[in-house]
Amino acid sequence: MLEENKWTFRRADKQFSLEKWQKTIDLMTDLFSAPAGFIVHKTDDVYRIIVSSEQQENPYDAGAELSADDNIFCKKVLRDMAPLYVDHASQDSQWDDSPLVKDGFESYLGVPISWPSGDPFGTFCVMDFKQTHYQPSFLELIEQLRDMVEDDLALLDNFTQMREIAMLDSLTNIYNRRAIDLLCQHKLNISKRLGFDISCLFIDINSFKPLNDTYGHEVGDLALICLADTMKECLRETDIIGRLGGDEFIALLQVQPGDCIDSIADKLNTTFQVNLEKRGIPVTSLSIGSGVIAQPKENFAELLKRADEDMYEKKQASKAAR
Ligand SMILES: Nc1nc2c(ncn2[C@@H]2O[C@H](COP(=O)(O)OP(=O)(O)OP(=O)(O)O)[C@@H](O)[C@H]2O)c(=O)[nH]1
Repeated sequence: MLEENKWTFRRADKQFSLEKWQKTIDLMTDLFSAPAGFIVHKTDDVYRIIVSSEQQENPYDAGAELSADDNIFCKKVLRDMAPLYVDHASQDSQWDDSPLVKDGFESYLGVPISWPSGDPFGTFCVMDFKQTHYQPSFLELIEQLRDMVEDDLALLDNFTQMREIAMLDSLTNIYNRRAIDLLCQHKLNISKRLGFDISCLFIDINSFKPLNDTYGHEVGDLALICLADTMKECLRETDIIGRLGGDEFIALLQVQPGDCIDSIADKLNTTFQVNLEKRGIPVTSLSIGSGVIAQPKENFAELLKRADEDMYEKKQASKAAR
């Protein structure tokens, strides 16, 4: 049985299929004539079964969790990062308080699964309600199957890294234009469904060209990085922040009751100037335009255009005032 809901690996990634892992576990339990086999993922405080073999006698479904405080076989495998074979657990006093032994399991053969970095991912294991007498070749077999799972993890790791690289602006490490278009439209769709308000801030650095021309491109780059960091500092994790290109940035805010967009914009502007000064970069200000999603049918491109126009008006007004 697969754990479809909570598991962080989404089959939408297409590169990776939990069904393949399910087939591997089912095949392994068949070959071992065992009633239960698992792929277990270790998180901070629990051991979570992410794939569980499909025999009726198997008491644990995918999604079941065992506490990291419990005396369980997988914990020892990951502590030693070595295979473990327990052929007759009730004859070995170290497992007396194990909840698995209390559930009737007598035999365990498991191997550690690692991420490509070498960090522990979890375990690949087969369990039986009776004493077993596995040949050494059984361990070899389970290690071979584990290697297939590790190959998938390496693929997934590469894919995740590549996707992140493709979505991030290489200078500021916030979302790039392509990611912004995708993520913001998605957020608008969700906001319509869940009924929360969205506001878009269009942010442009004032007098950026003179800053570049006077102090050099590297100083300009530092100012861009400083703005990205300021946005991360001032906005919420649920907000989407990105760089559209040049000195133009955007934030898509999930508006909460009591939020005042003008105060958020003022805070961004003030904090940016303070941060520039702290970093020894010549101080300049921001022009920030905004748009609040008005009609349910409006799409992200239209919202962005309104925020851009508002920013342009504010910039012209501030230039006229100087
Ligand atoms: N340092 C640096 N400069 C960049 C980058 N991308 C674009 N620019 C420069 O950013 C400047 C943006 O020009 P403008 O928007 O006209 O600059 P501005 O002086 O802020 O004009 P106003 O918005 O009217 O205040 C141009 O000089 C670009 O060459 C970058 O990645 N790094």
